[in-house]
Amino acid sequence: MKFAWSPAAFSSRAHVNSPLVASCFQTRISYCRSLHRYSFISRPYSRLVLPNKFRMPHSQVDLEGKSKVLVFGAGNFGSCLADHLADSLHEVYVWSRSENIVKILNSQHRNPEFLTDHVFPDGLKAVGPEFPSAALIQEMDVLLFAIPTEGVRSTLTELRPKLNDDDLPLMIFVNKGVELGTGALTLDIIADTCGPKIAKASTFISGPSFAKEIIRRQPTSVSVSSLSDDAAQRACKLFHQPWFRCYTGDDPVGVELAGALKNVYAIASGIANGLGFENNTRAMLITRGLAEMTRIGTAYGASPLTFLSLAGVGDLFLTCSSPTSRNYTVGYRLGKGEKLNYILETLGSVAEGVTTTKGLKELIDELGVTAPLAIAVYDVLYEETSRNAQKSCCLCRRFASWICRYKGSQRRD
Ligand SMILES: NC(=O)c1ccc[n+]([C@@H]2O[C@H](COP(=O)([O-])OP(=O)(O)OC[C@H]3O[C@@H](n4cnc5c(N)ncnc54)[C@H](O)[C@@H]3O)[C@@H](O)[C@H]2O)c1
Ligand SMILES: O=P(O)(O)OC[C@H](O)CO
Repeated sequence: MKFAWSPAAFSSRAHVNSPLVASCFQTRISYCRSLHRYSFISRPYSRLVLPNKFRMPHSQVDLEGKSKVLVFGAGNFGSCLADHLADSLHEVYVWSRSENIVKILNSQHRNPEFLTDHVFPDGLKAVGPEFPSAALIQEMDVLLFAIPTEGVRSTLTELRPKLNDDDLPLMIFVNKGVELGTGALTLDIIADTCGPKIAKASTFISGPSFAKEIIRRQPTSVSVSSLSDDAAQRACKLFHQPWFRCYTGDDPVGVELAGALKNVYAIASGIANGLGFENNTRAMLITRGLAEMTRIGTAYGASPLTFLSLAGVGDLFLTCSSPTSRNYTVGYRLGKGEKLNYILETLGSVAEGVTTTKGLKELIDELGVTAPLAIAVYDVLYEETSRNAQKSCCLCRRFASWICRYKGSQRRD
């Protein structure tokens, strides 16, 4: 039977996620229910009927479900998601700290620094460079944070007094990192700055999703996770489009860890490729990286199944295999002998894996888990660099010899 994917068909199917009854992941029963949830993940994309020029005709948009959204961050991902939501006729504002970005986005519908070839929808409005006012914030149904993890604490601290506690917006986070210095996940940062009630209803979106491809309406799927099932469903509905599918879950810690950790293994994969290793080595790094991520995640209290989801193996595979990834690119350039500081100065965009590797090292020590790949990346980025800042190629060669001596295959998965 031929199945034409229409928005209606999607909305009746993509939201049929059965809720997990158990609150966290202690019992086998809850794992089995999760498995049931993943059973519909294999829908055939080959049958996807993409609208002309990958844009959805506005007449097909459900105007009743229209939301007011404020996106924090007009970098690659913030701009891309603002575009996606504005194109779905939500009322979208995007905050940038750059006066020039605000000016050009509003006057020419272009972002002069990120995704520069793209023309943004007329309805998208940029605000800034001052922090958005309490009046604007309190008008919003949704606040979407697309800023690097290092900026989340300061942004939320500034935001908190501007929120109306009697009418809180849905808060969605898409950053993929661990905070430097504290090793905190974003869920912890939210709890610290906004309190546990807001943290519990916060929602995390993660998965294989290059901004450059979403903006061209390439079929993309992500994990959407929250401790509040209602919040996850709302976020899912907000983002859902025929080319952008959302799979809800209730393991935000696992989703966050997966998103942050895959960046570290992407750096490893890039280093290996920059050194001249090819496909076998990359497959080894992806597979052993997945085992390592899962070990760290479960020691932290996350569900192992989350690491088999889009946010886990999906994003790991994407980021470890493509030069579009900034983290992979950092690794690749290190492997080619460039210095880390120079790479970061010239990358033009954030590679969260670099700071996450440092936070992760603290976490690994604290949890006492075996994570040789992550430690090797840490050594390349920090230990050896500080000892021998001039010769990053030496330390990469040591990484290479380490890969060759890697004892992963002698361990149990
Ligand atoms: N680019 C992607 O394809 C992609 C996909 C999925 C997730 N992400 C994640 O989204 C987050 C943002 O990534 P990006 O690609 O947009 O990065 P980017 O470097 O392109 O843009 C970052 C934006 O955040 C702003 N910013 C930086 N520090 C800030 C601070 N302290 N306070 C407020 N704003 C600050 C910058 O001005 C910029 O507008 C990262 O955590 C990244 O891992 C990115
Ligand atoms: O460019 P990267 O390495 O930050 O990866 C971007 C996204 O996380 C891919 O899903």
